[in-house]
Amino acid sequence: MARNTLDGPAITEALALLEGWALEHGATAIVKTYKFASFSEAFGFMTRAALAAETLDHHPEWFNSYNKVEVRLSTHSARGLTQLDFALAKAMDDIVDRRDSSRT
Ligand SMILES: C[C@H](O)[C@H](O)[C@H]1CNC2=NC(N)=NC(=O)C2=N1
Repeated sequence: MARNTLDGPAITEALALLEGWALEHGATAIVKTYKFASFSEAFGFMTRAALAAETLDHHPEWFNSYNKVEVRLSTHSARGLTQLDFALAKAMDDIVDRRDSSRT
C-alpha cells in the first residue's frame, strides 16, 4: 500500500469513512480512545490489533490504562498520514465490531 502522504482533502475523505477518529493538531496523525468493559477486554483488543499491525507492517502508538486504549496512528517514514494509517484504523474498528457482534 502507498506510503505517500495524503493531502488535506484526501484526509477529510478518509476520516469521514471512520467513526470516532479525530485529526491531531498539525494533521500528521489520527487519534481515537477505545473504552472496554475490563482490562482483559482492552488487552484482548490490543493483542488482535497487534496481529493486524504485523500483517499490515504498520504499527500503532498507543497507551493503555486499565480498560482504556488511546491510539495514535501516523506513518513515521512519511512524517504524516498515509493510506496505511486509515487501513489500520479500519482494522482496529473491525476488531471491536466483531467482538460486539459475537456477544449477542
Ligand atoms: C521496515 C518496516 O516496513 C517499517 O519500519 C515500518 C514498520 N511500521 C511502521 N509503522 C508506522 N506507524 N510507521 C512507519 O513508518 C512504519 N514503518
